This record gives sequence, structure tokens and C-alpha cells, in this order.
Amino acid sequence: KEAPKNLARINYTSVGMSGPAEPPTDTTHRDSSNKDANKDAKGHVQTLSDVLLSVKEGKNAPMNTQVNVGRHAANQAESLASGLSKLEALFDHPLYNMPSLPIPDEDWLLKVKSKVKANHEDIQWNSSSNSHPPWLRFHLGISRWQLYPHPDPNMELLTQHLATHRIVSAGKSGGTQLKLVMSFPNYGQAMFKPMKQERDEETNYNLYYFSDFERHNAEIAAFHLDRILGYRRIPPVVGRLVDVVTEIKDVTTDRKLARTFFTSPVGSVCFYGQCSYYCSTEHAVCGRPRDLEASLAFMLPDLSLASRRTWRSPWRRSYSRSKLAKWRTDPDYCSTVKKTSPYNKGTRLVDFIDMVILDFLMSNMDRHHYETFEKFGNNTFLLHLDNGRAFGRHSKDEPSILAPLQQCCRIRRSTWLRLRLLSLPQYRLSDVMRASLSHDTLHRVAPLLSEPHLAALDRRLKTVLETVSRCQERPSKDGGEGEVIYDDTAYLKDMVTPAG
Ligand SMILES: Nc1ncnc2c1ncn2[C@@H]1O[C@H](COP(=O)(O)OP(=O)(O)OP(=O)(O)O)[C@@H](O)[C@H]1O
Ligand SMILES: [Mn+2]
Repeated sequence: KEAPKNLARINYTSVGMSGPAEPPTDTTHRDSSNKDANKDAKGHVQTLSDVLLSVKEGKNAPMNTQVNVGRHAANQAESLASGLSKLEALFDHPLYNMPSLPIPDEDWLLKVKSKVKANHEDIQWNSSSNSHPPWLRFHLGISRWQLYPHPDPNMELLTQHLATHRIVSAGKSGGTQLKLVMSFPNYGQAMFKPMKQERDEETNYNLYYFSDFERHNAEIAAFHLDRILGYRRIPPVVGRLVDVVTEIKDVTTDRKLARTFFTSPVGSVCFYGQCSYYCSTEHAVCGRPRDLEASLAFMLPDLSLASRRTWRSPWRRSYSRSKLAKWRTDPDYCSTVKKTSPYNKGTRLVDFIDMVILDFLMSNMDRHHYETFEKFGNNTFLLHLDNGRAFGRHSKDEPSILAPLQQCCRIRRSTWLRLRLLSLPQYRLSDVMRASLSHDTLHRVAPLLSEPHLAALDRRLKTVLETVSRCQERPSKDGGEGEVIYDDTAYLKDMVTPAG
């Protein structure tokens, strides 16, 4: 009933198959200073705290005036090439390569049974073993604080697998909107979400966020953004053109799903599946004539192997059209949350704030719950699942998403430093996002985020940093930034940064 989008609205002829952007061969714009970010001009090894300090003072990498991207770039390919080298420099930066302590046994989500007594090396070996299919390597690499490591030698293979492996079955999954669980010949599984709206279409202003559509490109872009923010809390997601007939209709074992297929007046193959929202003929998804854009996300380990706990967000929106949630009206709301378990201990509050920042950047209002792995208790990262309602609007920001940061005035130091890095021209968030998304196979069909969405990321990042600054300016009891900045990098003070 609300803002029906139907077949008629999908511009059948609008998909132009433009060739893939050529990978950059010209490296003259490479900011080589970053490759050796851990050595200064005289070749001295810097300690990590030196590096952190220089980011803080905004003098880390010299301003590269030659890198002239964006609006003035005459040539898009050149702009993309420079974006790719920015992305590489970002991922090479010490803030993304913080030395970590060896991961103890109990901090791996899954253990492989082995005759040899399981120790750290065994598991490492197992998670990178060539004998395991990519999805199993992904599962074996999940630990207490992240879904995958950085750098991840497995990632290229993982995403390639998702984008190309044969789909042998497709079945219904839970949830409110149409989505399917797809299986691969090696028993891997992925969560499928179809394209429902054009990239440049903005969410209708009169639509409540809880009736917004899920977007396949939002799932994909969220994975890239989460990784660029250095979180690594979203399972790998790729885009793929799926053949509605051979890869869904012909292989599904779900009779009810199979019965929802039909051919549209213009000859496209469509289906609408089964779900509680938007699963009707009017909301069918259609191939062109059989190719359908979709996102595929790696499935997490089955709940029988790794159960998860669901937490209600303290800043959950009221999912009613007439009621406002308590956090909207009580400016002191956070002081109560801070005293309440699990937010009163460990890193849960700053982990939550990390998620809030991700959501504000991509304008996701739908984070009513989040999940953690049961095994790790309260000391673990938060899974950032279900991002389909992000990136709905670029022309407007949603300040209320940032309320927890405004109200709690607390942020992880490492997050804050990375956000500052991403606000510098030589690592600009929009440029590294554009570059990162260009690796996705669907980029060939159309850029996964339109330019206005990319520009919105920079604008919102500025807002996040301004919010932190305002927090720091607030008079505090203890004085100093200690109250605002949660120092999660203190343990690194005397460590030497890893060699490039
Ligand atoms: N990659 C994944 N691997 C395993 N389980 C997943 C994955 N992504 C999502 N899920 C699970 O599937 C459930 C439904 O997915 P999702 O939230 O994306 O759909 P939804 O239709 O928006 O559901 P809801 O309306 O309940 O939020 C999630 O609550 C989550 O537990
Ligand atoms: Mn949802």
C-alpha cells in the first residue's frame, strides 16, 4: 500500500553494459610515502604511538597536491586509478595494521578437530588450508574481535567464489522481505537479496523507515564501508547477476517459491517469493529478461555450531507511527544506559558507538537489534548484519542516528583516528569507497553507489568528527579528553610498528 513500486517503474532499457573500468597501470600518482609509513625520512623506525600522534596532528602523510581527484578530474578512469592507490595506501597504513597479540584458542569461534593437539598454529594452518573450501576458511577465521583478519589472504578467493560459483539450490529464508538462501556445490551457502530499486532512486520521504525497501547495493556497499572503517564485522557480500531461470527457478526445492514465477508483459522472468512484506505480484522482482542483480552474503556458521545472541538496541526507534522512543526526549538517557549491563563494562558501549557511526554514514535507521556470538559472552564484537535499508537517501542526513554518540560522548580512539584519516584528502572516504566498490563484479553494470551517495559519506563523516569535537569541548569533571576518547591503543605505546 505504501509507495508501491511495480514493474512499470523499472526502466527496462536503462541497463547499459558499459565495459569494466580498466585496472590502473599508471602508478605515477601513487603516494609512495605511505608504503613506508613506519619509517621516517631518515629511515628511522617509528613507534606506533609516533604514528598515532602524527595522525592526531594531521601531518601523517604529506599533502599530495598532484592527486587531483573528483570534480576537476578530466577523466573518470584516472580518478578511479588514484582512488585505488588511496585505498591501497589506506589499507597499508599502520592504523589498519596494528600489531596484535597471538589469538588464544578460546578466542576462535570454531575449532577444527585434529589429532595434533590444537594450538594456535594448527588453527592458523587450518583456516588457510588449500584443502578447505573458501566458505569454511571464512568460518575458521572468525575470532572474538573480528570476522576476518586484515590483510586477509583469503578475501579475494572468498568474493570470487561468491560471485562465480554455481548455484545448486535456492530456498526461502526467514525475514520480512524477499530473500533466499543459496547453496554451492561445496556446501557453502549465501544469503541472496534481489535488486528492488534503481541506484539513483531516493527513498520516498513519506515512507516510514520500517516500510522502506531493502537494497541489494546497500548490502554490498555496507560490507565495503565496514571494512574501510577497519571494523570487519560484516560477512563478505558481493554483487552478482543471477539468472532467474537457471539459478533460481530450475534449482529451487521450494514448491511455494517456484509457484510465484511468471513472465511479465515485456517478456521478463519475474517472481515474488514468500515473505510478510512486499511479496506479491505488484512487488515482483524481474530479470532482464532473465538476469537479475542481487547481493550474495556469505552465511555465518550454522546456529547449531555457533549460536548467536540477539540484543535490542537501547536506542531502538519506535516502530510505530505515533510514539517516540524515550531516548528522543531524555537528554540524560545515556547515563542510564552506561550503568546498565552490558554497557557498563568492557567495550560494549564503544562497540555500539562504532556501529552507530557506520549507520549514520550510510543512513541506516533500521538497527533495531544487533547480534553477537554466544561463545564470546559480553567481550566480543557486534555483528553488523542486515544493512539493506542503508543508502536510501543521499540528499538528507539523519542526525537522530548519531544520538548515542551525541548523548554518550564516547568513542574508541582507534576508530576516531581512522575517521580522521578518512577525512584527509589523500585517503578521502568517498574516493576509497568508490575504488573499493569498483572491484565488485556488478560495477560493470553500474556503479554500486551513485556519486551523490559517495559525496554524502564525506559530508556525514565531517558531522561525526564535529560531534566528537563538540564532546571534547564540553566542560568535564575529570578534565582532559579521557572522558570522550576510550583509549584502546594504550597497549601499543611501546610497540614498534610492523615492517611494511
Ligand atoms: N550473512 C548471514 N549469515 C547468517 N545469518 C544471517 C546473515 N545475514 C542475516 N542473517 C540472519 O537472517 C535474519 C534475517 O536477515 P535480515 O535481517 O537481513 O532480514 P530482514 O527481512 O530484514 O529480517 P528482519 O525484518 O527480521 O530484520 C537476521 O536476523 C540474521 O540473524
Ligand atoms: Mn531487517
